[in-house]
Order: sequence, then structure tokens, then C-alpha cells
Amino acid sequence: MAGEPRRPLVAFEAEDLGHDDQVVLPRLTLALYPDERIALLGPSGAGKSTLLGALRLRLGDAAAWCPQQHGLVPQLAVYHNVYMGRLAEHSALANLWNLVRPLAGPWRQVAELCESLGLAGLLRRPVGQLSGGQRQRVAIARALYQQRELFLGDEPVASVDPHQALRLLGLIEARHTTTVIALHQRELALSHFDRVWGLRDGQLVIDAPAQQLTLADLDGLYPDADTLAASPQEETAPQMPDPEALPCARGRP
Ligand SMILES: Nc1ncnc2c1ncn2[C@@H]1O[C@H](COP(=O)(O)OP(=O)(O)OP(=O)(O)O)[C@@H](O)[C@H]1O
Repeated sequence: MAGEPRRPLVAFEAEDLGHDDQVVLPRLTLALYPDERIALLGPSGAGKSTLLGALRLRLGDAAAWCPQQHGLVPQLAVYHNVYMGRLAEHSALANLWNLVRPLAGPWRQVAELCESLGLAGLLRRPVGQLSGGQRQRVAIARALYQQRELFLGDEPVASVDPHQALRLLGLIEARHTTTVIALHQRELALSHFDRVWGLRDGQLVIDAPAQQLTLADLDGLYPDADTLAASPQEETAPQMPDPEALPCARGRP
């Protein structure tokens, strides 16, 4: 007997997404299903953060959030920055006390998390004294500490080497079966994720299983790739991907 059709966690139906009165992604149609690992690709300014912001709004407390600029407080220690992921769960008094004298339970949990992220021994260090890659891992630790069902990340593995990127994605996925992660590593998008969403010029031009895509499909998202691939005569006319050729319409298996 055929099972029930899967219900999306979030669906946009021809919706305009943007900021105030500026529409960035006009008439977007898109659905996020449970247990999918989505790679969100597109050139700078394509609307990846805008889409993640809209998903965040829809998903509310169900989604852990790892922002692009990390949102860390440089003067505060690693421990306090990670603890902030669950600030709202404690009373103001407990939070104040914790600032002066860390609470035993949260300290243990944050220490374990930081150890798994290669941040052992840095819990008392102000975030402002960390390297870019270390800060990125603190931001991931804070999102993991939120203990939510889904994970939304805006380039959470941008500042680390490919080996570490895989390790970090593994840690994220061990705690969340549904993830939407913006990234620029196209190979990683194909090798590691279930599905790719590709944005270009305000349109969702790719929405397809990763295994049905090639690097050439993803290259089509980036205007620079067109220019590099073009012959000298074609250089002045950057090409838009042919909508018919792009895999946006390829369905879910
Ligand atoms: N808070 C905001 N208010 C108004 N416009 C914004 C805001 N944030 C982004 N934009 C605009 O929305 C468009 C899409 O930006 P967005 O940050 O979503 O792109 P992106 O794909 O995440 O880019 P990047 O890879 O550089 O982070 C851009 O034109 C940007 O200027």
C-alpha cells in the first residue's frame, strides 16, 4: 500500500521574499521536506541569506540558526557565547549568575560540545582572541547547543579546510536530520548533500537531488563561470542558464 504523501515542513507558493519593500526573490515556490540535507548555492547577492531568513521566520523555535557573521560577542568567553544559544530558557537571575560563576550543568554540556568541535581548553578565552576558523566553530557550537530539530546555516563552513568542513557537517548532521546550509563549495554540495537549491538573479534555478546534478549544472549559477567558459567573441555577452536545461523541474524521487 502506498504511504502517505510526505508533508513539507515549510512551503512557499509564489511568494515574494525580501527586505521591507525590496523584493529579492519574487514569486518563489519552494518546499522543505523532513530529513533532507539541502545545499543552498548561488553567487554573492543571489538571496541565500534572504531565503534562510524567511525559513527561519517560518520555522521559529524548531530551527537552530548559525548566521553568516557569527553574531558572537568578542569580549565574552567562548563558554558564554555558546551558552547564549539557550539564554531564553533560563531566568534573568540564572543568566546573571552564570555570567559571574558558570552554572555546573551548562558548563559540562558546553565543554563536551566544544571538545567535539576542537575547541577544548578555550572555554574561558574571549572570542575576540580566536582565529577565524575557531570563531566559526564557536558559532556552530552555539547553534548546536540550541538543540533544535532543524539546522539552518549561512556559510557555516566557509572559513575551514575541506577536511574540517566534512567533519563539521558530520557533527551538525549527527544532531539534525534536516539541514539547509548555504555554501560556496560546489563539490561538497554534490558529494555530501541530498538536494541542491540554486539561486541566480532572484530565481530558484536549481531544485534537484544532488545525485542528478553535475558540476557544470552548478557552474551555471555563477556569472563568472560563464565569462571564463566563453570564447573571446562571446565574452561581452554573459549567458543566462537556459531554464529548460536547468534541473529546477526535476522532481523528488
Ligand atoms: N537587511 C537587508 N535590508 C535590505 N536589503 C538587504 C538586506 N540584506 C540583504 N539585502 C539585499 O538583498 C539582496 C540579497 O542579499 P543576500 O544577503 O540574501 O544574498 P546572499 O546570496 O546571501 O549573498 P552573500 O553570498 O554575499 O552572503 C542583496 O541585493 C542585498 O543587498
